Amino acid sequence: MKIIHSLEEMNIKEPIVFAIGFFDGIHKGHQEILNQTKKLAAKKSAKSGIITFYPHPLSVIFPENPVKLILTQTEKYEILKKYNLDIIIEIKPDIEFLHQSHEEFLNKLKKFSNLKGIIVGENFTFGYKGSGNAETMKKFFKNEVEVKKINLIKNTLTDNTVISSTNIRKFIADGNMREAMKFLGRPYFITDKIVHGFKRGSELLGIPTANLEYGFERMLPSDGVYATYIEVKGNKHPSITNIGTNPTFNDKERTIETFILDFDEEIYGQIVKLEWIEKVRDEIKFEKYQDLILQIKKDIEKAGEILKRSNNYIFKI
Ligand SMILES: Cc1cc2nc3c(=O)[nH]c(=O)nc-3n(C[C@H](O)[C@H](O)[C@H](O)COP(=O)(O)O)c2cc1C
Ligand SMILES: Nc1ncnc2c1ncn2[C@@H]1O[C@H](COP(=O)(O)OP(=O)(O)O)[C@@H](O)[C@H]1O
Repeated sequence: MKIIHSLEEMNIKEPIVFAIGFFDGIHKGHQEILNQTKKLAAKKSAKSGIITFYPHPLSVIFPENPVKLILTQTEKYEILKKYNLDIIIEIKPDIEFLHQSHEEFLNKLKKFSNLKGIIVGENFTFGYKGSGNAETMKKFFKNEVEVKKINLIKNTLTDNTVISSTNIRKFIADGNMREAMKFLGRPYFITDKIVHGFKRGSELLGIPTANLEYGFERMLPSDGVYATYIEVKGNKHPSITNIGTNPTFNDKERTIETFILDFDEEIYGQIVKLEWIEKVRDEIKFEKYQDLILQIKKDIEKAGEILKRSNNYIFKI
């Protein structure tokens, strides 16, 4: 899976089929687009690839209010690996790119004489003020390139809500991990490094908590306590995670801290994968840290039960 950063760098000479989109979350709708891309590529004996963007176009237009992402770039590419795409074109959109007309963008694509197919979602738009969409593409390419529009997939399991990155971000922000899981087709996860905290976990509370270092672009769940799984050095363990500002200790920073059940190892510097299964409760300010200890012990028991009950959904990235 080769990653390049402009259409001009593309040097694949064989026939090729592209999916185009931002694909934040690679949720069930995106998964359908990627599967259809592979299928169309096979039908046309073509290579397969995606044209995607980073940063998010809306973050370029509104830099003061950047889109918080479900997946970091690294996580997105880890998931994409399993689709065995031949090439990823990751365009860095600047204002000039975003202000081009949809015809200008299509003319650039037309330069690839080996382009055989394009797959986009029903809500995909491109060009200045989103004037281009799947229909514009179909008209532009006529019969030269097969343009396929994938209809939005709805969550038939519950209320037919459209599966979209925006809806998933809302679920995560509300701590509704079960709904996020249904839309993503896997638990919401983060992959980050274990860093040092204040050492209160082992020294004061007797409950060590591994702190995950996260980036500013990451979409975060609402503050509170969650039943989670953590993958450390390739092994998956039940765990319980608190995200918040530790009001009991008047901390300033928002931290993500995980107590790993039946585990006793030093893991500073490790890159871990944390899967969020279900919210247990909101974060509370305790008057005495001794009360926090008692509550955490109850939380650990509850998380253990939740994880035992839930299907142990193993998802390897
Ligand atoms: C299961 C669990 C629940 C927690 N709940 C709260 C809480 O409700 N309020 C709070 O102030 N801190 C809570 N914490 C965070 C602790 O305050 C934090 O883990 C402790 O201060 C250790 O920090 P350190 O790793 O920086 O040493 C919780 C931690 C865990 C593991
Ligand atoms: N069961 C466990 N859960 C979480 N971390 C553990 C566990 N056992 C050992 N550790 C280690 O202890 C560290 C957390 O201890 P803690 O006193 O809270 O320190 P810090 O404040 O630096 O996070 C983790 O980063 C990890 O290296």
